[in-house]
Amino acid sequence: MRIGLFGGTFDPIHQGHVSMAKAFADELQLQQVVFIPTGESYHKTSQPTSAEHRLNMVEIAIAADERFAVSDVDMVRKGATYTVDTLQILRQYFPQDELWWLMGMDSLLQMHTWHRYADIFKLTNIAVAARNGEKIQQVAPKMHQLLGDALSAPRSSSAGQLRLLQWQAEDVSSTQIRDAIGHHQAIDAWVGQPVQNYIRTHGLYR
Ligand SMILES: Nc1ncnc2c1ncn2[C@@H]1O[C@H](COP(=O)(O)OP(=O)(O)OP(=O)(O)O)[C@@H](O)[C@H]1O
Ligand SMILES: O=C(O)c1ccc[n+]([C@@H]2O[C@H](COP(=O)([O-])O)[C@@H](O)[C@H]2O)c1
Repeated sequence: MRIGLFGGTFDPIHQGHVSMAKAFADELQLQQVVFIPTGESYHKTSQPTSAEHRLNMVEIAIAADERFAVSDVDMVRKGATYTVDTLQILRQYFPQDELWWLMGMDSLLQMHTWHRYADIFKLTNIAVAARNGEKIQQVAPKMHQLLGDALSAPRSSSAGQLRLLQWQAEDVSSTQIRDAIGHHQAIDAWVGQPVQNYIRTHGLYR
């Protein structure tokens, strides 16, 4: 199987996440995309909304696409949830499968700060979507060799490849949405009605 793994804070999930996942699923012909809301975001300065609310919003937002699913693998672990550990756990369930960790270009440009980042390439392929005009050339020098090797890795291997998604970046972020809600502004352009209803019912981001 070809499986996409999409880790994120999703605070809240927005149109940029969903359309990016669809574009990855189409281009890479993924049979499934598993959204993985973060547990303890050790790298964030402020802690996000409870993982339970974030997972519920993901579930609501992805309901229409039968390729999409959500996992609590990063929510049920205690302490900092490093992606390398997440992948090691998931590999036990998908030992031979072609795994694709999905991310925006802003994440790739920060990846040199991730725990055991080089080992991540041994566990999964990585697919990157454009965001905010950031370019792969801006990646940290210590990543150059690793990314060069991954870009030229043989297609169709279960791990070790890097692909850049051809798509029109969507200019939206969760920060923008939280700010808009805080200022009583409309978020219709970025968040569907069912997730908006959830946010309203639970009084989030006020
Ligand atoms: N509009 C977008 N275009 C491309 N990638 C995106 C977009 N929004 C989020 N991503 C990617 O999705 C993943 C999860 O993002 P995250 O849940 O942190 O959303 P965010 O909008 O960046 O949130 P925040 O504004 O709170 O930082 C990251 O890899 C990020 O790069
Ligand atoms: O493993 C790490 O050190 C690491 C550092 C920063 C981010 N990540 C992962 O990257 C994904 C996107 O994170 P974020 O903060 O952009 O929503 C999410 O799955 C995080 O767990 C992972």
